[in-house]
Amino acid sequence: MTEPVISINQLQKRYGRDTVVDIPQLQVEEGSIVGLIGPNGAGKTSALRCLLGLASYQGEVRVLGKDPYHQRAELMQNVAFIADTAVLPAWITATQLLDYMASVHPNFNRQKAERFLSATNIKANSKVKTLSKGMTTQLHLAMVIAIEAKVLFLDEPTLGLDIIYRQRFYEQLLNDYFDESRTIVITTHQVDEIEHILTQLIFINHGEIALNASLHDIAERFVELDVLPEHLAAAEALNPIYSRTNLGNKTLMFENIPQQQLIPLGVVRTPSIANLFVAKLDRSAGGAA
Ligand SMILES: Nc1ncnc2c1ncn2[C@@H]1O[C@H](COP(=O)(O)OP(=O)(O)OP(=O)(O)O)[C@@H](O)[C@H]1O
Repeated sequence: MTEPVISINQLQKRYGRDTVVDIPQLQVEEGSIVGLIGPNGAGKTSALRCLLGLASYQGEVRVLGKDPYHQRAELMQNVAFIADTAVLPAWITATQLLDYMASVHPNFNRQKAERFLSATNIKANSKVKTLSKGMTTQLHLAMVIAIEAKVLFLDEPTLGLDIIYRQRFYEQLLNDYFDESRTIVITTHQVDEIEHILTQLIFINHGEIALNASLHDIAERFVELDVLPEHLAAAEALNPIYSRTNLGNKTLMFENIPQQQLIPLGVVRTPSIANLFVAKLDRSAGGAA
């Protein structure tokens, strides 16, 4: 088996007395699309900053076999990053930015960036200061996606973008960027948008991992049941991890209960990531069924 693209051993990130990231073990394999999902302040950006070598930390982190903090320059030849607070110089035009990227980044694919930009309203001579917030994000995304990086970190990449562009962004990400030799890590609050592209899901809460599973394992492990009223008592006896009521109907979520056992009790399905998130995180806050 090849070495993991990302490997974490006893990672801790502290600000003063607060430990904002505490991850004993984590591995991400090549070819994964990972969703790093958590509530506000959970530690997602802090964890990404450690992986990118932008922040100091305790413990051992390897990205593409390199120590991000001490080998950052080397690592950045194969890693690209979109920050949620991305800023570009106000005076620069799209063409100047393309020229700049082509001159400084050995793995920059200018044609790819131009193709990406041609699907937007950004003109070659548009200055950043004349672009809307969403257009500025589009410009930034075009530059980053066109870097032929092995690992791409996206921190809330579609913040401020309209619905059509958000969908197009993920489509382009899959078609123009992703292949099995690449790895993507995405943080977002818009989980429904990335659900269909993820291969691995990580929930983070208070800096700790609340769930880390492949999408395949999630489908095996978790089941949601719209329970028939006459079977409610039987279903509740199976210890659901979460329950919610919708227009008087109860939906229960189970972990490690075979679907076959639940089918006679109502309608079963694999939970959405959003519902799983609420179930797992509400549960850790004491709100379980
Ligand atoms: N530079 C800093 N100094 C002190 N505390 C910080 C610093 N950066 C982040 N924190 C704290 O670390 C915790 C995690 O913040 P982080 O930005 O990593 O969360 P997040 O999961 O990315 O949140 P969001 O979804 O709101 O962007 C928060 O409690 C935050 O206040």
